[in-house]
Amino acid sequence: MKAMRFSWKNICLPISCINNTNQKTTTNPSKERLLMLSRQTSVRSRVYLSDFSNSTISLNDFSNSFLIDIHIFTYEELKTITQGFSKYNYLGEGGFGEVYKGFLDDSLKTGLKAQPVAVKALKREGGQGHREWLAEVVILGQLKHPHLVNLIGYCCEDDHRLLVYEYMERGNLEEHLFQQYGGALPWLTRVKILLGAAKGLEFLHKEEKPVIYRDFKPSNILLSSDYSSKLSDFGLATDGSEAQDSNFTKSVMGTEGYAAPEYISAGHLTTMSDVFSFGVVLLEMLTARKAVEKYRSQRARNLVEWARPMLKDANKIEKIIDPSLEGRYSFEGIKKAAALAYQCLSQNPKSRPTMTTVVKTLEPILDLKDIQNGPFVYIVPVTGANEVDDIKCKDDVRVVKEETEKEANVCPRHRAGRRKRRKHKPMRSRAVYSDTTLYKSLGTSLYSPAE
Ligand SMILES: Nc1ncnc2c1ncn2[C@@H]1O[C@H](COP(=O)(O)OP(=O)(O)OP(=O)(O)O)[C@@H](O)[C@H]1O
Repeated sequence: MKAMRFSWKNICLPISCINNTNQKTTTNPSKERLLMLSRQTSVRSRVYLSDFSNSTISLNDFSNSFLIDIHIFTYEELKTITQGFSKYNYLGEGGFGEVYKGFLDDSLKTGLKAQPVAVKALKREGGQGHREWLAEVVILGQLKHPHLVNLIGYCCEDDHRLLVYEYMERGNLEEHLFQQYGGALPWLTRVKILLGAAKGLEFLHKEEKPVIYRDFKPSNILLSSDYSSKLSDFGLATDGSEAQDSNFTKSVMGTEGYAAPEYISAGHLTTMSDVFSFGVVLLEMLTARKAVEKYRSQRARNLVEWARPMLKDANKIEKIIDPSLEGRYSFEGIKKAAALAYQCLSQNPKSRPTMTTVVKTLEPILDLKDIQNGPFVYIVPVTGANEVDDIKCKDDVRVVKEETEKEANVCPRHRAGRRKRRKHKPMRSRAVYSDTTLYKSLGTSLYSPAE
């Protein structure tokens, strides 16, 4: 089915997006609707995406009454903090749009905490883009957790749609796992990252109406300086309120190689779809191979098909483990992780563990330290007072530490890596396609013109 496209003008824009939104506007908020919604939300815990599609609430009312600590920025303000979206601040590009580093402080707005931020600018096109932007604001604006990236604010002005997040010093997991510019990630660091991401998913799934993340993959797992992980990119997430919408249920979206088989073949989306995707990332962490590697033989192209049969055989596991780990791991821990991956990747969603079980299984693996330990060199980014300078010459000053906390010199390999990160990345398609029943259709009537 061919994707339908809408222009910005066609889609239902909240009143506050049409006006300049430097201030939260107080003009014409629909008091009745707001009252009705707050009555409803006193019995339920949050506002859902569907409240926007059936016009129960406007973004303006929502941000005045329901958002937790979210700032509304003008386009000019975000231009200023990113130095005019300068190439020196460029962090990368994904399906949503380009991302730039910026720096906030109270010279921009009183009360703003001084901190580096990542500013994501939506490419100006269509209803699906707006749906993704709105999903981020609605979900991350209301749900706060140590393992979800913190949404600091947004801009919704004329055609501009931007999001402002806390800045994550080490970028995303994909760069660390597959580009390995800081050396191979040690096994226990991988477990720590997986555990954090698992806790993020567990939190989403435990909501009264579970949030299904729908796009779990390494590029959506961001890392802080101490390798604590946070989920980002909630554009495809659904808060459970859209389940009855036919346009939503017939859309199959995500990234090739990570989506669960029942979702691909029948559009059947549950929290267990996220568990399957988690299994794929766990397998990637074990093997340092990507979910899909098109250059490989037919048999080995799809990681799950190739590796899953070997996960239960102790003799075969070591053959598929990332060779760059050079045996520096607890085999006991590896076996447990492999068995967990096997379960998560079950064809039958009912046979997969919940994310709570995943967390409980991973936690003790962190204690299995019987590793032949070599020094792991990692880089502590310089933050704080010199942050603005750091934006301009962020690759020039780095402090290197060993895991033993010994200080050492700047790591040239890492510097090269940071440069690499700034390079313009090719666009990656977000839609999943297959030869059979898989297709992408845009969320249409949800965001169709207001009557
Ligand atoms: N909060 C953040 N802090 C630091 N870097 C970030 C942040 N958010 C995104 N980035 C970086 O910006 C780049 C683009 O990220 P984005 O999330 O838009 O796309 P992606 O996840 O790489 O791809 P896709 O859209 O296909 O999932 C990546 O290099 C990512 O690491």
